[in-house]
Amino acid sequence: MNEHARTSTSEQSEAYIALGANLGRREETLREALRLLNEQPEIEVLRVSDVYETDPVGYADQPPFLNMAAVVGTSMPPHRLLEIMQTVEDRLGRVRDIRFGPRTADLDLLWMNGLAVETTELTLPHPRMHERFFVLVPLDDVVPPEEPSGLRALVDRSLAELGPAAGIARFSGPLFP
Ligand SMILES: Nc1ncnc2c1ncn2[C@@H]1O[C@H](COP(=O)(O)OP(=O)(O)OP(=O)(O)O)[C@@H](O)[C@H]1O
Ligand SMILES: Nc1nc2c(c(=O)[nH]1)N=C(CO)CN2
Repeated sequence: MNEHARTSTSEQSEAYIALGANLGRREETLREALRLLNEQPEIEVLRVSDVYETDPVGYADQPPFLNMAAVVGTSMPPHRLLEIMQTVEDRLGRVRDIRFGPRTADLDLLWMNGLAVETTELTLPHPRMHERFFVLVPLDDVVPPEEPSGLRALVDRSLAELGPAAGIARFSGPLFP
């Protein structure tokens, strides 16, 4: 593990989260997910992307998703943040059944200060983020040019490697605040 990253997580850090929904009232679900995250005492939603409508990837026989990205400020360690994110999914009615299948709300932790984590519960950076337009295009909205831990370069490189974006269209502006 990168020692600088380890020490900086005990202070305030910026965590990048991907949100998706493809069942029920998708926009309302995303809005509520952001509200539930922000009402946590140790989490502050700092920036959010536009909302994108995206073709399902992985398991095709399901409705289109709405996807977006959020940056939150937190002093929590990443495993604790992931637990909170899973509580939010549960409160929004997520049923964990088909892998890559339909879901009321899906929250993935993408990146936290460039920290590398490899446990059964959590892998960071998110291992599939670099291959997914539905993650990279919203991230592109919220990662500043001077992001200090290398995420800007990862997003730029991944988008360049994937070529022209397909299966994704802007749906609405930011849902928060
Ligand atoms: N970076 C991460 N963000 C979210 N979950 C993670 C992460 N790394 C590992 N996991 C684990 O992955 C498990 C399955 O998550 P989930 O059901 O959301 O997967 P999925 O959304 O179907 O697929 P994908 O992970 O490709 O988006 C979770 O229980 C969680 O412990
Ligand atoms: N377009 C799109 N496809 C998906 C999504 C998602 O959020 N958007 N999430 C998945 C599970 O990780 C699988 N496939």
